[in-house]
Amino acid sequence: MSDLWRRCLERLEGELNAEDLHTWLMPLQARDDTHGLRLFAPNPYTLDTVRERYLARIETVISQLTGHDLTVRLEVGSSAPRVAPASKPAAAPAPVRVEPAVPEAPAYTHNLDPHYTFETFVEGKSNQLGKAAAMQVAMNPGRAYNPLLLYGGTGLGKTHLMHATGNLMRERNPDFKVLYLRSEQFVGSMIEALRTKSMDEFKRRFRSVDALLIDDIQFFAGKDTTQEEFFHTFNALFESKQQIILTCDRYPKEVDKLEPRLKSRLGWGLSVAIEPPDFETRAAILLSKAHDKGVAVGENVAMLLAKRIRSNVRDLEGALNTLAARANFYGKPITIDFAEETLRDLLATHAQAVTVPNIQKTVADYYQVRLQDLLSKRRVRSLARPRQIAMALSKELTEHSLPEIGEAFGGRDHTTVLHACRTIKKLCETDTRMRQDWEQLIRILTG
Ligand SMILES: Nc1ncnc2c1ncn2[C@@H]1O[C@H](COP(=O)(O)OP(=O)(O)OP(=O)(O)O)[C@@H](O)[C@H]1O
Repeated sequence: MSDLWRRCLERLEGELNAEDLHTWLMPLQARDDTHGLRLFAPNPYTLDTVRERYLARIETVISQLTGHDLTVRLEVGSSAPRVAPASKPAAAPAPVRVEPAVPEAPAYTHNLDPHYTFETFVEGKSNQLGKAAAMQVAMNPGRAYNPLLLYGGTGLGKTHLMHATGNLMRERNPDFKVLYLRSEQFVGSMIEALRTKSMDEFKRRFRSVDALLIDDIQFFAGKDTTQEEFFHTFNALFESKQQIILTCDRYPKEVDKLEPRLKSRLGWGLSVAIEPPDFETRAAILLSKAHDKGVAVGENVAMLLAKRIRSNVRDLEGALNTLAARANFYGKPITIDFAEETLRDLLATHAQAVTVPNIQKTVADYYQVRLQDLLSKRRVRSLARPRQIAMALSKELTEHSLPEIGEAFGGRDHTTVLHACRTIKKLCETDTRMRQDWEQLIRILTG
């Protein structure tokens, strides 16, 4: 059965990058079992990650390889059968440690995706600053802005920009050593280094690069050892003018359980928000993606999708992929009717996508106040008015009741929400500025 795991790894080697494979799957030990395959993770953290990210795929590959639906059981421990305490270690059967079917990851891999370049990145108002800053950094690494931190919601192009920066740095100077990692990989490598007592090697590896790119650092929250180590890596890189580029799903000061000294370091360079793209940019991204993938999509279809799918670019791209696959399968062109028919369920989900949290975030961004302040009990006017608008929008655009809305705004009474709705309605009738804000917010929220 260990042979089965080896074959599974070989298959996955073609799908995953070397770093992921090395960090998460190679440390697993495998053992045959009457019901299927048992995989042993070296620690609970690896177990959780494998379960969350790879288990479903492993199960599919195993059933493809065997032709049966075998169970894959994941647990923490070692594949070596338990040995009675009295027996001599030498008498114990050797652990069935599966030898890696793939070569060890080379000492240096940049992990950059060559498709994510500035050329394939569509610029719009929402990402203009981020793109300009990233290009500056690529042209002048370690000196323009250090660190460069790109933050914003999911699927808005932060990773794309980060790779584009790394790719341009390498294009300008092929000897320039760039290392891209997701935060989980940094944590995984560190745990592995602690386990194998190779922290020196770990430190050397991260400090020997010219540019270190770490994605989604909100993942460091609450992981004290990781933050400590990252803090030292950061200082070492910063002092020798090596470039650091980071992304985060929100402004790092708002990430709970991120150490204050780390937050302060992150503020040393430039932090740029990547906002959700507006309608025109969404349509342009879609046409550009379709062009790159060789999918024939007309402007009318691009506009339909861009209008209806406002959440993020990843969802937009997912819709395009679905359309392309179906059109290919049925041998049909992608017309408006075909798109509406094929994506009916998806488009319906997005039509209902205006939620109270969505409204709260949009209003906070619009008035440039912090989300937590908007939801707080503070009564200063600069917060009270945006809060009332967010409440009134929640009533206008969602099906929630007044008490439910009150609850979502830090447990307020339904009469407070009612008062907010009446106040805003009246203001919209008398105050042009307020009416413009209201209409603009509705446009942003409903596309
Ligand atoms: N302006 C853009 N031009 C072209 N493609 C874009 C743009 N913005 C996003 N994309 C595409 O959308 C997809 C998701 O983007 P990306 O992975 O960079 O998001 P992200 O902000 O890093 O999200 P997460 O925080 O979830 O990792 C990618 O395929 C990316 O190429």
